[in-house]
Amino acid sequence: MDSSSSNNDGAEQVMDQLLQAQAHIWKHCYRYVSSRCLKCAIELGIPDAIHSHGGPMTFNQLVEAIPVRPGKAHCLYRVMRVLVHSGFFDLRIIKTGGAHEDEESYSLNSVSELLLRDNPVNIEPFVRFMLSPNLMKPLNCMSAWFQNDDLCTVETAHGMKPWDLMVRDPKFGSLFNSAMASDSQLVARMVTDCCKWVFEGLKSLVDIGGGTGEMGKVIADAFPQMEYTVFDLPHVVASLQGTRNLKYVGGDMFNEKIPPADAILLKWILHDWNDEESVQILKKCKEAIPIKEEGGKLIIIEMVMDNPTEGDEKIKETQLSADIFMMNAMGIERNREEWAKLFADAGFSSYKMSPILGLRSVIEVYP
Ligand SMILES: C[S@@+](CC[C@H](N)C(=O)[O-])C[C@H]1O[C@@H](n2cnc3c(N)ncnc32)[C@H](O)[C@@H]1O
Repeated sequence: MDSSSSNNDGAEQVMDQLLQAQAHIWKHCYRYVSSRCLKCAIELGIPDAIHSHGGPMTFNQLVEAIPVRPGKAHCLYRVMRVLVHSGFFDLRIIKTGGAHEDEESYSLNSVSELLLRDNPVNIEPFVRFMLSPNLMKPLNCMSAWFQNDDLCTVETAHGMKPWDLMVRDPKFGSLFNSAMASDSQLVARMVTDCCKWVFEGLKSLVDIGGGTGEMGKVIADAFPQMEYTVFDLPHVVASLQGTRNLKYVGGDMFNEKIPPADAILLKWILHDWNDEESVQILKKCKEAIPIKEEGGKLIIIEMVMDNPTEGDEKIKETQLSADIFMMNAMGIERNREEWAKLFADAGFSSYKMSPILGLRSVIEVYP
């Protein structure tokens, strides 16, 4: 090999590295685009339009079915291209028979089916909440927050803490409650279908921070012998009507006695609070349940962050992002060791983690 060809190889390698580095940075700069396209699709009602059509829908049929100005239709095609690439819709070729008449058409897949308004486990409200401007603004304040005395970026962006924002902006509060309710419907279906054993034998259960009771309604129906209590802040449960075996109790879990029960459910509660506050909540829960031998337990539904060397790459990335999202609202996603420490600090004797809910786990904790 002469020296000029080895110089060229070296220069090509440097160039290749530079281009890869640039592509990596560009990828992350553009990363928010697919979630914005998703938001646009939901706001335009695209999943429902394809569903109502009753089968694969051509681009022209889609444009006719949704509120898009004719002069902008070609831009919608570009948005759909991103959404197909990101796995939200399937693209099919319809054979029309003519020489060059084959047409592209869009159909729903298991992802877009979760965004249909008449799907009982529709998580569209969760997407609307997660991508709402009120939550995007704090993410843009991270570096400012690292340099000021605010408790979280929500405070830097909005001048108040997350729970106060819900109360001060009732529209946002109701968007939050719908988002939680939609997630709960899906999780309730999963737990009653796949892990009934967690609830079997319980005569009473208190769902702390149970929101508007969507989880409760499904579990109380699946276990008619169980007395189910949804305990949440007074303004959340004020106007809600109970059922035969489900009732709502308004209160503050930090300041009021938690109603006694065989078990306490904490779904997506502890990730909102720091360790000290979480131990406080856990201790109050422990006072409300019987000893382990009499069946007392906590049922926690939360993320257990993977050990960085293990696990599915997509799950890991989502969990890491979820943790930063929670950091912006004064919360945290915890790993195994962090959970174990909380339980021990609150005086619990043992726990069992079952990673059966995808990104989240069911954790049973015993006094
Ligand atoms: C992240 S949401 C989870 C709601 C529900 N468990 C779910 O997973 O859909 C947290 C819930 O805790 C409630 N909450 C916040 N502070 C509370 C307090 N001090 N006492 C009782 N509930 C509280 C909120 O109103 C909200 O419904």
